[in-house]
Amino acid sequence: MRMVDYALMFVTDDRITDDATFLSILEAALKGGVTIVQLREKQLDTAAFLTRAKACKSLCSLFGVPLIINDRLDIALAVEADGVHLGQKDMPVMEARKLLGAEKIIGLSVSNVQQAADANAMNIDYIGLSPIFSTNTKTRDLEPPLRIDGLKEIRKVSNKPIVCIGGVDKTNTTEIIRNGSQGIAVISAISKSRDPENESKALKNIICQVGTQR
Ligand SMILES: Cc1ncc(COP(=O)(O)OP(=O)(O)O)c(N)n1
Ligand SMILES: Cc1ncsc1CCOP(=O)(O)O
Ligand SMILES: [Mg+2]
Repeated sequence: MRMVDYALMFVTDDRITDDATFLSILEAALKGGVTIVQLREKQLDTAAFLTRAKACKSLCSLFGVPLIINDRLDIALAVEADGVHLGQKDMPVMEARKLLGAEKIIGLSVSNVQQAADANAMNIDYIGLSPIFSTNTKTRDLEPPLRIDGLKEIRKVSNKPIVCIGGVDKTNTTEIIRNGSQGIAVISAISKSRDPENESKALKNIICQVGTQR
């Protein structure tokens, strides 16, 4: 298993259809210090998804930042991405691990304590705690927010790094990291910001500050 810095995951915004805008936001996030990128496309056909994935892979490689692909193991394999993020109803972890090999990153969404406990025995690299707070970005297949109390419960049972997603921004990052999450995953906080580079820097600073206090 490889060492990965999960502190600040930028999850790309599939609402941004213009490629130039999409890539300029990704570049700004990388300049701002995001530590891992997840390409998440829920609307694109396979050919367009692959084209975006190739562009993301080139840009992330320039910055030495790992790229993982949401849902689509075939796209991850095709572009030699660093791994995948899987939901509870996506390809089972065992099959994904067989296809990806031991060195690739596999993240799994968990939305309750039982799923987090079940994930302990799985060959995964991190769990995505989903959602931590309410969000307008994902509207389908979303469980009620776990909030900080849910994070505390899951931290107690889980032996995996935790990455919290859903409504995460500068106002709630400190309490998430203080309560045992290794990192945060954000869409809107960066992609909707007027200045995605500075927003990424600001989020990273908050995470690093809490880290030094722990
Ligand atoms: C880090 C992280 N955690 C959770 C999710 C949600 O994944 P999933 O439940 O499969 O939902 P979709 O993102 O596929 O709509 C995530 N993407 N990233
Ligand atoms: C993909 C995903 N999975 C759980 S919440 C969410 C959306 C996160 O978006 P935002 O950071 O804008 O709340
Ligand atoms: Mg999914």
